[in-house]
Amino acid sequence: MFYPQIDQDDSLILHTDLYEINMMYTYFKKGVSERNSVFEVFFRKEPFGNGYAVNAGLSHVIQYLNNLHFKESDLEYLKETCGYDDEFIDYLRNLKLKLTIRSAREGELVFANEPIMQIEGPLAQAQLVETAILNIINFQTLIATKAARIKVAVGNDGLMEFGSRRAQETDAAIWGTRAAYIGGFDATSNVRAGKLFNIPVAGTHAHSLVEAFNNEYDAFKAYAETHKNCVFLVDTYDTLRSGVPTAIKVAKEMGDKINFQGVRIDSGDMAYISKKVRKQLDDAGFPDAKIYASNDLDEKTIQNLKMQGAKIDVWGIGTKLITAFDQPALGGVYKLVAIEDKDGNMRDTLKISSNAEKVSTPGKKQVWRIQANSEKKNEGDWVSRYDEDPRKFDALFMFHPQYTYINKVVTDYTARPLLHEIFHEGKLVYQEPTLKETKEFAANNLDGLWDEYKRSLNPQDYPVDLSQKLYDNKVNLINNIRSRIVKRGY
Ligand SMILES: Nc1ncnc2c1ncn2[C@@H]1O[C@H](COP(=O)(O)OP(=O)(O)OP(=O)(O)O)[C@@H](O)[C@H]1O
Ligand SMILES: O=P(O)(O)OC[C@H]1O[C@H](OP(=O)(O)OP(=O)(O)O)[C@H](O)[C@@H]1O
Ligand SMILES: O=C(O)c1cccnc1
Repeated sequence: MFYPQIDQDDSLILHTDLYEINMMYTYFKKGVSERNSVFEVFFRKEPFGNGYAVNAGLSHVIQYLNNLHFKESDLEYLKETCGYDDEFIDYLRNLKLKLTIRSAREGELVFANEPIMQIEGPLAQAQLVETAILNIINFQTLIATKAARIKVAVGNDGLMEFGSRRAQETDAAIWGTRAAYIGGFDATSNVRAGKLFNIPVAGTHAHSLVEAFNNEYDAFKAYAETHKNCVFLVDTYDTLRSGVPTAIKVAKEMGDKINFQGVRIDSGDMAYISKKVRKQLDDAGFPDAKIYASNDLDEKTIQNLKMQGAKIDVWGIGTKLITAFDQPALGGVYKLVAIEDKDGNMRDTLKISSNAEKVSTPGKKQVWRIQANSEKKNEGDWVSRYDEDPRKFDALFMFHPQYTYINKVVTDYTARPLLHEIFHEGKLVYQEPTLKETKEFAANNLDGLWDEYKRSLNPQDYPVDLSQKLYDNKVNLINNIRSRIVKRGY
């Protein structure tokens, strides 16, 4: 039996690509597995053509790292399948997390080409955790960003997450729901996500209820007699001729015995129908009853429906949110930026590419959010060497990392570091905020962005600039590597 084994295997330690363990083996055999290393996570382009991304996934990463140990069955499997020797298997058995992890908080707005997480510590350990960290951050940041785009489209309307039936399996449904909540959704239909994460749960009913009772009156009445809060799904047969009039009839009959919250429409021309439904509800004396809409909605359809004057108060979004329909993956990467050499000194590392934007930036870094004190809006992010602190300067020179002639001097600013220590040498030192606080944090962060970066279509590029020291170090390292290759050929 295969499934029960999956259920019992709650550790994600083998949730890694084989090549990570193969590299660990080489590091171990060559005596460099404990050398200090620094890896950083970043992505090269904001998803969906958006001007920013909403960072999410840290909570799951913490859970993963807190539970990181090889079980005997894992070791047996590695020994039998990959043929690792006893010495290495023993090393894995005794492996204790010693990594120091720094990360942007969940709900932080993050941008292309800046580190959003930094993993420092023994080379072999930092290598092992690459796959799971990328898996978690890439998915959750993607969904939180999609959710934020949808939130911008709906404004102050209600926003419900309906995606579980269409998500890429169960984990994606619940972690995706959590990310959607951070990005701006108000509630979820997934009861387990509600229980696990304390997200408000909400729901209406399906067409099957109407079909089961064979007519709308009996179905709505039965539902009303068994529930206080009622939203009736009115499009099973004929929304305007039968669904809404029947919902109104039942609401009137039940009076104060129920809280008639409104009706849901799930098909047809939502602009035309919602306007007619609004009139029917108002004329019947239910001006506060809300119109819920669902059916393959996303931010583009919502914007268009609003343009058409649709009278929709609450939006239920499933498939296109939870599957990140128009961009199924965020391309976050995990790159080595510094490594201890045999003399115990840290050496910055670099990956060169013929594409200028793909040349990594060497060295352990910090990211600073620079906000103008006058307007309380961000001037951009300033990526520095880890030991630089722009809070000590009176003026900050900010320049584009490729087109250095695009530059400015900023004075009277506040600089806030984005990377916070989460684990210190394997020990969790970060007190996680509540999910509600994280959601509020995300919403407040958006207030710091000029509208030019927030629009969903063709937003301006947000400045992610390098400090002079970081830039000079990068240029020097590129030149050194190039001249070494010319001289030595490798
Ligand atoms: N007025 C409108 N303007 C733009 N898009 C709309 C409008 N009304 C509905 N839509 C969207 O158009 C798509 C229509 O989907 P579809 O062709 O499946 O029609 P349907 O009415 O849902 O039919 P079915 O009864 O099979 O569910 C959905 O994504 C829906 O959200
Ligand atoms: O359209 P989405 O954004 O994915 O939102 C979720 C969908 O799931 C339900 O439809 P489904 O046909 O599965 O069931 P039902 O209509 O029978 O309730 C619901 O009515 C939504 O249309
Ligand atoms: O509660 C609802 O209306 C609902 C829940 C899941 C999917 N579609 C609709």
